[in-house]
Amino acid sequence: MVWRASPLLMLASLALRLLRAVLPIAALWFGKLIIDEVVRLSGLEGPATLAGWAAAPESQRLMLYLAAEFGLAVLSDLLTRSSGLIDALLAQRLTISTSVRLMQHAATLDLEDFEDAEFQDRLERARIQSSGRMTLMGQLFGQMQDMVTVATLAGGLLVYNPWLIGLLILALIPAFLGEAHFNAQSYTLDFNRTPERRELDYVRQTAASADTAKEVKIFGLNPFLTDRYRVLSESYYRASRRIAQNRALWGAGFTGVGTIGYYLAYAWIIGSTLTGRLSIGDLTFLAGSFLRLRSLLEGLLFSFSSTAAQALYLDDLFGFFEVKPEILSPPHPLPMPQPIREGFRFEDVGFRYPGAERWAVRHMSFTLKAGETLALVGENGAGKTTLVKLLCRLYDPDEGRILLDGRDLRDYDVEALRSAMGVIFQDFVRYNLTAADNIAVGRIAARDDRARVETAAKRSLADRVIEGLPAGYDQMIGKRFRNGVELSGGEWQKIAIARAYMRDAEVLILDEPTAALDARSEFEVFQRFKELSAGRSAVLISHRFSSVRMADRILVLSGGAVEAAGTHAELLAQSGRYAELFELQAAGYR
Ligand SMILES: Nc1ncnc2c1ncn2[C@@H]1O[C@H](COP(=O)(O)OP(=O)(O)OP(=O)(O)O)[C@@H](O)[C@H]1O
Repeated sequence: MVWRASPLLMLASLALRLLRAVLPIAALWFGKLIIDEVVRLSGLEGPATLAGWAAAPESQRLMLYLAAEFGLAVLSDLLTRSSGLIDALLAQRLTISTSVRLMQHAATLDLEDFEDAEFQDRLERARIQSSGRMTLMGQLFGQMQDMVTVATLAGGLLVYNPWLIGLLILALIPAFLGEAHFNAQSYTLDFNRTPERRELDYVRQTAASADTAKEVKIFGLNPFLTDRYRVLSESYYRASRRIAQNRALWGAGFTGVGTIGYYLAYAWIIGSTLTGRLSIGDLTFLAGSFLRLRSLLEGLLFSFSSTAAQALYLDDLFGFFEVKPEILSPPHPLPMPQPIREGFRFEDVGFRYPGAERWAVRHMSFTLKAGETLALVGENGAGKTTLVKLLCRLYDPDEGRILLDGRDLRDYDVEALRSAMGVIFQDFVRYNLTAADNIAVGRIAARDDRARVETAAKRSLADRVIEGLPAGYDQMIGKRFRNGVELSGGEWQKIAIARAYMRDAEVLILDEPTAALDARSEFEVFQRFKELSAGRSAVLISHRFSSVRMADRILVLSGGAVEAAGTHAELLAQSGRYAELFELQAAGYR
């Protein structure tokens, strides 16, 4: 992943770290040489002044050592800064490339996936992973650098006494195992608590966001939400506190063992210097490299276990990338018929939402003929929206089949099928974009075609809304960004309906995006819809019979099946549910 993000930066980072890795031993070695040289020189009968010493030929070697150590110090500073800079850039590139990959992968997945709570948990963990855990890369590279330093320092120690290293490692193993154990515990806690964490985020957002502020204020919901947040977060806090306390307690014990090992070795070094086996320079070199080794190894062992913990989290990211969509195009898809000749046919179609016991649609059979305008009516939950989703292959039926011009919908290319549909759902998205872009999303490739956007706006009556905006088509709408202007519910709907006209759709579908339109607007919108869909298939869903009656044919849905079908007049004559619902509504106006 790092390589894919930026090969050049990655190589630069590794090269710099390799250089940094060998600097400590070089600095220590020159330190030792300087001290031994000073000890040697101070035993000589030399000049009495500093200037004399500086000019004396005996001290030339010392000068050289000093210059080398100074050079090393400057180099080390430069390397640290440039490698910090490169790592920061690389981490940013990695965050960008992972986030892009995450977005691209999410786009391939099924709607069904997004509605699944477990999937949302995983998505949440993957999302955190893509932005918050990029330290992992720095850690891994740091570990490589430290390992090289350890190898060089250990090489130095080995020359003096191999036992010293064994002592050091033995002292650190318990600490390492302890860390690994507590990291695994933290991960398990985080993993198991993902649903709660999502709920926490949800509650916090509901209590403090522009979308909910109105209702939260009116209903006085803040104390309820705050309490809920407190209760949920309290139990998470208690669980993570227990782990943190245990970690601190055991960690202190293990560090004590490490310190004992260190001082045993230190005592040996001092003893050997006193008995003359080691020089004073050796003493500083060994004590320095020992101290350094100890902190390096300690750091390394801890970072190994925390890398392992991070890798556990990374698993979620890769797990997310492994989720595969089920609604796919066949290997050799049929070309989309242009124009559609016969139309769509539902044959005994049954569909159950994932995890649901009840069938949302069952034994549904009907035809949507080419060029026909079909209205769907039925009470709430009758299955109207589900039918539309099945038509666009947002879901595949569990039973029966849907045919387009006599061939199963699954034989066509999904993308081609969807791009032939102009659907506006009742819960269409209110994009915080300009008015023009809010319409252009219907066919984003034609975003720069202002004439097309304006024509679409005229057709849906959105042009009148846009005329009233301070910056017209370039007006930012929605309240999220500066200079944004909020629209009324009906005004938003007119803008959304224009999206359907942006497409060269074979099938136009309005799934009740007109509920907030005033009576005159809805009438006009539907009348235009009918005119503009002439020669194309169209489906409209509305609870207003004044609009529904404009359709060529009406399907009455009930309990996920087609109960009756016919023209407005035919259905009234049957005196069934349609006539009953129509009468109910008509009575309200009398
Ligand atoms: N995403 C979903 N997951 C699970 N069940 C769902 C989902 N969407 C709808 N349902 C269920 O499927 C049934 C049919 O819903 P559908 O949205 O098709 O009804 P509708 O006729 O469009 O209703 P309305 O007039 O209220 O828009 C309902 O009982 C509903 O509870």
